[in-house]
This record gives sequence, structure tokens and C-alpha cells, in this order.
Amino acid sequence: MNRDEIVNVMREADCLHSDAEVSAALDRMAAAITERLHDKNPLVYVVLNGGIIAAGQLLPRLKFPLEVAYLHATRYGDKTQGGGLVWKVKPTQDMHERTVLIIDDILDEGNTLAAILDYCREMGAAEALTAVVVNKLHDRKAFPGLKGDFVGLDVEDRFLFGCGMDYKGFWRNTLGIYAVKGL
Ligand SMILES: O=P(O)(O)OC[C@H]1O[C@H](OP(=O)(O)OP(=O)(O)O)[C@H](O)[C@@H]1O
Ligand SMILES: Nc1nc2[nH]cnc2c(=O)[nH]1
Repeated sequence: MNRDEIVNVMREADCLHSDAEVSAALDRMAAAITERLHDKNPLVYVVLNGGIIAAGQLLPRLKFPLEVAYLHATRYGDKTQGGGLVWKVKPTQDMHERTVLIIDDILDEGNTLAAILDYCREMGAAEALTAVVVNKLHDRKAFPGLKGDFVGLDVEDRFLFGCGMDYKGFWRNTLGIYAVKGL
């Protein structure tokens, strides 16, 4: 790890959405999730690592009974382009006949969430929905029309970090959303 590089990336980054804007988006998401799921006793899966901030911010805004669990699936590593999805931890709870909500930081190409949704449906979930803070705007989605069910903000097609998204493993720990200079 080159600490100067990590510090400079933040210093030079463009802030695309401030803490306050992300917080307002999370409020809107929580209201929409509550309206849809308040009486469903959902099983909520956090997608590690990126979903950690989204979940930490969103879950306390949901004032109804739910269960929380985690899974770990990754396809970017330290790179700015995704590869094949690697399951590090598969879901362990029985999701048969359950309403499942998947929380992640970003729907970019959507391969990650599409694979997780397929898995939940194979495991017998009654319905599987997704909540993402960010949807990246471009025409490279895994399939046409792929969308999150609950989306905070649409963001331009740049390499992002913050709010759970990392730059070489760092800077997940902000609420605001940043784009790397030149990417
Ligand atoms: O829509 P996609 O193009 O599939 O990309 C979205 C995924 O990429 C990031 O995870 P990453 O693979 O970087 O793993 P991490 O969360 O552990 O950093 C992010 O947290 C999403 O899970
Ligand atoms: N850090 C980060 N991870 C991602 N995973 C998919 N898209 C992105 C992105 O723009 N930034």
C-alpha cells in the first residue's frame, strides 16, 4: 500500500454526492422499503464488503421486524474492471418461502446482484429484492432493463469510491460518494 497515493486520491477526487445528499437518499430508500416490506418479516442480506456502510446506515432507518445476515461475493478485487464472481461466503440461512432483501453499495454492470438474486431464487426465496445506494448510468448492464428495486442515487459512469466502495481497499469509510480523478 502506498499511503501517499491513497491520500492523494481523496485529495484530488471529485465529490459527486455529499454526506447530506447520501443521507437524504437513504431516507428516501428507507421510506420505500418500509412501505413495501414492513409486514413481510424479511431476511436482509448485506453483501460484503461493499454493502457494509449502506447496511449500517439503512438498517436503523427500518423500524419493523427483520433478520440480518451477510454474504460475501466479489468480482473486482483491487481492480477497476470486474471479472468472474467469486463467492467467499454463501448465504447460510434457510430462505425458503422468505422475502429476501439484498443490500449493496452499487449496481454497476449488475453481474454481482444478478448472480445473488439467481442464488436466492434457487434456494426457494418467495421473492428477492435489491437495495443499492448507487446505480451507475451506462449501457453495459448484465442484461437490458436490469435495475435495483430500491435505488438511492443514479451516478455517472466513472470509477467511484466512498460509501462502501473502495479505492485499492481504502476509503470505504465515507458517507459521501467520490470519483477518482481521470477515471
Ligand atoms: O454491478 P457489478 O458490476 O457486478 O459491481 C458491483 C459490485 O462490485 C463491488 O464489489 P467488489 O467486487 O468490488 O467486492 P467488494 O465489495 O468486496 O469490494 C460492489 O460492492 C458490488 O458488490
Ligand atoms: N470501488 C468501486 N467498486 C465498484 N464495483 C463496481 N463498480 C465500482 C466502482 O465504481 N467503484
